[in-house]
Amino acid sequence: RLSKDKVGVIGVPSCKGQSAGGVQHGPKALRQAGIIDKLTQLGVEVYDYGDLVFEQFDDDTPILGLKNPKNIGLAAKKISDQVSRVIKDDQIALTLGGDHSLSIGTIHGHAAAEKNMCLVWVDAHADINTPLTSPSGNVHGMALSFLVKELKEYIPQIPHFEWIKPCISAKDIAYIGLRDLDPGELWIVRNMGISCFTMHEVDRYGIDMVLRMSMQAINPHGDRPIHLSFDVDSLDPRISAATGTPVPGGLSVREGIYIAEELAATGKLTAVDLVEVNPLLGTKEERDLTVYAATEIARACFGKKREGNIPPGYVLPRPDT
Ligand SMILES: N[C@@H](CSCCS(N)(=O)=O)C(=O)O
Ligand SMILES: [Mn+2]
Ligand SMILES: [Mn+2]
Ligand SMILES: [Mn+2]
Repeated sequence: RLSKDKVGVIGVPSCKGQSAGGVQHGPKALRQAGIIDKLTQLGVEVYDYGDLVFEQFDDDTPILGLKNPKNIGLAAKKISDQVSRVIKDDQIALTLGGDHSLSIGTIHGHAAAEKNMCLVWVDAHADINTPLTSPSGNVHGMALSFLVKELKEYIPQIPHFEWIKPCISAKDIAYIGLRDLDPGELWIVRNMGISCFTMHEVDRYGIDMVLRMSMQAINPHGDRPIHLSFDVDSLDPRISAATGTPVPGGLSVREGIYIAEELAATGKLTAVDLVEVNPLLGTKEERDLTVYAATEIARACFGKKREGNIPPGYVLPRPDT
């Protein structure tokens, strides 16, 4: 069956959560690859909200090493409000990034609209450094630390971040595809009880079992709205090289699509982030392949199946008698 979903597409040209120029052009690259039409062709009712516009603040000195606190803190608030509005309008929120710091806003906004939501974070990285454990000060590697309730006592006061209310518990998160964690992140994952399926587990159990264990852990009764935060650097750099922090040994495009197909099949997918596409990195071929993989993941999230799709009302034609 084709999708009857309503999807609200939000472009978030964010880049200040990391240092490689170009990731702010991710939304444009995905649009130019026809992501909107590809969803419409699936029977999805697409509402395109365009790209959010962020006021640029140059007076933005690092706090405790955390870079661009004002720009990111204010942007995240706009993102949170927009995602909340889209979900309250009964649309699935598809956010096109932009760097992964945008997920501070998307998850905060999702939780404001659906307090019982759970999170599948597909990434080479855990993105859960606190400002005190981050080796880089890049907020795209800290996004989750501001949102996880159990981390509240480990997070220092950051100007422009005061509005962020921790809104998800460690037990409501499942990681898939991790293969590059910092010590502080591993300590948090291990000691706070976050379900974590690294590439080691993907190799050991296979992607289907990893998904089943993830759902068993965070959505055992299949009744919780699901947030999928998909960082394209979760995929192997051979198919997703146009991204800021590539790490060898990643998910195949088949495994990425399988995750999306299975989450789509739950009927509970309520928010999707598609982040870290940087069209200025890599060769033209690498960029085109990265964008293609990202759009295929998006199509699978909204009903595209590898077995094919039958349009509503389809009747097998008979010869004229
Ligand atoms: N763990 C490192 C790299 S984080 C990579 C962030 S992302 N969003 O996965 O590209 C750090 O904190 O700087
Ligand atoms: Mn990553
Ligand atoms: Mn990430
Ligand atoms: Mn990255």
